[in-house]
Amino acid sequence: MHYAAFLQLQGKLCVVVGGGAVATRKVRNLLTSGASITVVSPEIGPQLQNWIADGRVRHLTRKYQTTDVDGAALVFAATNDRAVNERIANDAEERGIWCNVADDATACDFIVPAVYEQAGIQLAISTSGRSPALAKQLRDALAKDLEDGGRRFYAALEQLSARGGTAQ
Ligand SMILES: C[C@@]1(CC(=O)O)c2cc3[nH]c(cc4nc(cc5[nH]c(cc(n2)[C@H]1CCC(=O)O)[C@@](C)(CC(=O)O)[C@@H]5CCC(=O)O)C(CC(=O)O)=C4CCC(=O)O)c(CCC(=O)O)c3CC(=O)O
Ligand SMILES: NC(=O)C1=CN([C@@H]2O[C@H](COP(=O)(O)OP(=O)(O)OC[C@H]3O[C@@H](n4cnc5c(N)ncnc54)[C@H](O)[C@@H]3O)[C@@H](O)[C@H]2O)C=CC1
Repeated sequence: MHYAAFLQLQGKLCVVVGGGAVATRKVRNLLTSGASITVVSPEIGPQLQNWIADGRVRHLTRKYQTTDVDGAALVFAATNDRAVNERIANDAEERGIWCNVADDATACDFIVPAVYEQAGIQLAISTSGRSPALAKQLRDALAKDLEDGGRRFYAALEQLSARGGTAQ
């Protein structure tokens, strides 16, 4: 099993290589962490373009170069080119930097779980890379349970106060 932890990334450099759907999802998860985010990709999707225009993400409009990982706390290899992703992972390893490799679970130093956040509480689900789609389904099911449970909790509170009781 992987070791579960939550990372403090405030002000730390996170380099995401690639500009497609997967890179966009990794950047979305990073935005609320306060990390300093750099995307390296010749082409990027519309959502990434918005974040770059808003100054929330820095963009290097070109193919990956080895020096792009210098100084990074975390690296995400999320291109659609297997050889490039492998090279990024090797470059990161040589520098002692943790790398997430989108197309090779076994090459990841860390993996991204399926996350649900509500009111500053985070729920993170991982299958240790065995089935990301299952992690996503389980997160969605638990999120619904939590929301239903929350509604049940508030309904019970309302009933109690209507009866003049005290909620514990
Ligand atoms: C190891 C890991 C590394 C990492 O990316 O961190 C990884 C690896 C791979 N994913 C692949 C495929 C898909 N991944 C998703 C979705 C998500 N993948 C995520 C995490 C992880 N994916 C890490 C393990 C997490 C764990 O412990 O379970 C989630 C949870 C978090 C996130 O990415 O934010 C996010 C859902 C969250 C959300 O939606 O919020 C979907 C479904 C979809 O896109 O709707 C598909 C297509 C369906 C399928 O094939 O299952 C492939 C094959 C690629 C290929 O075919 O080439 C690999 C490579 C391999 O398995 O080797
Ligand atoms: N880990 C995960 O959650 C998932 C991983 N995948 C894998 O992730 C990879 C990426 O998927 P998508 O984002 O859907 O692909 P995509 O085809 O939408 O985007 C690929 C991006 O990589 C960029 N790119 C290509 N070569 C590059 C280089 N040398 N330097 C910098 N950028 C480069 C392209 O400009 C493009 O923006 C695929 O290989 C797929 O196998 C797919 C689904 C989920």
